[in-house]
Amino acid sequence: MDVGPGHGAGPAGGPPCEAAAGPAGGAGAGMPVRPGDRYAVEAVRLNDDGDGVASVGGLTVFVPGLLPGEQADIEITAVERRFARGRIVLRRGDAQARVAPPCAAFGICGGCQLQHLAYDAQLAHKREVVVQALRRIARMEGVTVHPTLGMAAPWRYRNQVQVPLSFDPATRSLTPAFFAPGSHALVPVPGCHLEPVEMERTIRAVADELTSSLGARAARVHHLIVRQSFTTGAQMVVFAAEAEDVPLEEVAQRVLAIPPVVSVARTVQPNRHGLVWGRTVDVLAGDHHLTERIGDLEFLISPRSFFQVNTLQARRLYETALAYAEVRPGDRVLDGYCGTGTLALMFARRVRQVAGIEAVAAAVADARVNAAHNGIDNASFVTGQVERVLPRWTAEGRRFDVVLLDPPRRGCDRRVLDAVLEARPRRVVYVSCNPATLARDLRVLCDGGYHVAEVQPVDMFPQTSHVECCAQLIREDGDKK
Ligand SMILES: C[S@@+](CC[C@H](N)C(=O)[O-])C[C@H]1O[C@@H](n2cnc3c(N)ncnc32)[C@H](O)[C@@H]1O
Repeated sequence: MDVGPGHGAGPAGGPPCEAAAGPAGGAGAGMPVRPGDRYAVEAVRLNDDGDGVASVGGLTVFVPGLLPGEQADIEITAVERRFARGRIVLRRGDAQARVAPPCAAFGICGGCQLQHLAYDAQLAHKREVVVQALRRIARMEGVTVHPTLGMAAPWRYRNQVQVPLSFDPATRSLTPAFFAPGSHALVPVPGCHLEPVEMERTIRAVADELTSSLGARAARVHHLIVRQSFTTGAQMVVFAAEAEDVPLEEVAQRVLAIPPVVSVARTVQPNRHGLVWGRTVDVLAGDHHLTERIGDLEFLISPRSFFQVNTLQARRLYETALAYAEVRPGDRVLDGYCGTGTLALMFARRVRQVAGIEAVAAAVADARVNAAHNGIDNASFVTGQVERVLPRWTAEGRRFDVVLLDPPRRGCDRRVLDAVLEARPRRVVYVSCNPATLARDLRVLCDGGYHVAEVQPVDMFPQTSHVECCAQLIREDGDKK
């Protein structure tokens, strides 16, 4: 049932819009909020996921698509213990920061959360997420959090995409698609505004090539992974097939003829609704890697190598880390969670020694290849968990002047932070993709003798709610050992 005009958009926590929603006095009078109830609300801010935050009788309600200052009639879709979720039934007016999302799939595909928000407002929101996490979780007031470093052109920045393929048995054709939220249903999509146009073109051309070469057997290729070098423009295409017997060798040769593809590979993953990558990857045609430049370094990227998805902003993030580390030529630097060694190698030419620790053996192999490729011989990499390796090293008396931490979303294990405090580096530079775990870990380091000098958010993922930032920590007792 639609909430028609005449119901009036009340202030935050206004009365239910429907008579059926309960007695006068609304949810605030002790009435439980139930799925299906309708209320008039106003969003007061955005939460970390980019949803509007409203209130119904004191209960927080998250409403995707509603911007601060906007009023709407909403329907409750789920009720949790301490909050509820709602969907907009009728929005009344636009916030000044509202813009028209260019993508027809926005709000359905789930990949982007902020396309409806002007880019400068996205940047301000991301900075605020960091400030609030420091305040609420780290109990830190007044830390210098700089304005978020944004992109001049915040679209088509991804250097890698994974696209599910939908097979239409009627036309026997493959189409690029996305998964409808919370289901395995595939929704065909003409393209994605976060991928370069050349990538969009290649994805369509490869889907057509699979269709014409394989007929009904094309249905057994469930994903395409496409990577593009922002330095050379060259592309790599990886087919994710259900089984090894899908005959992809000849198709690979034809895909290699589609410019700017220079490499075609295959991975076999029988579970088409779960994972994309299988255990192995075979290069079927062309080169075994792409090359990408960041600063004065060249990186070889093989099909499975980890590489930050936004090449232009990765450079700015790494340059911030370099500036915050304030390294000296004689320094020994630790790169915890080093991935394929990008940060470690950026540091290597400026210091005496860099040691990287990374859990994934293939990433460590890439890091070593890239060190050799760039003629760097003072960087070493070990496979292992930072929480196991670093405490052992510090117990053995190994010390670092600068420690870089760039953990996954869950942040650092407590053993890592304790070992860092034991190693007493002059500077700690913490790169984080999750302000909440960053704040938690900064509190531990500050209780152990450091202070947060400044934090720089860098927008690695425009149009999405993801927040990346880099924090500089300085040891309180300066350079004294
Ligand atoms: C956010 S990425 C950072 C990669 C790298 N700094 C870069 O910018 O390319 C985090 C990395 O930590 C690794 N990792 C996750 N848990 C780990 C652990 N407990 N010990 C060591 N490495 C871990 C992941 O495999 C991943 O490569």
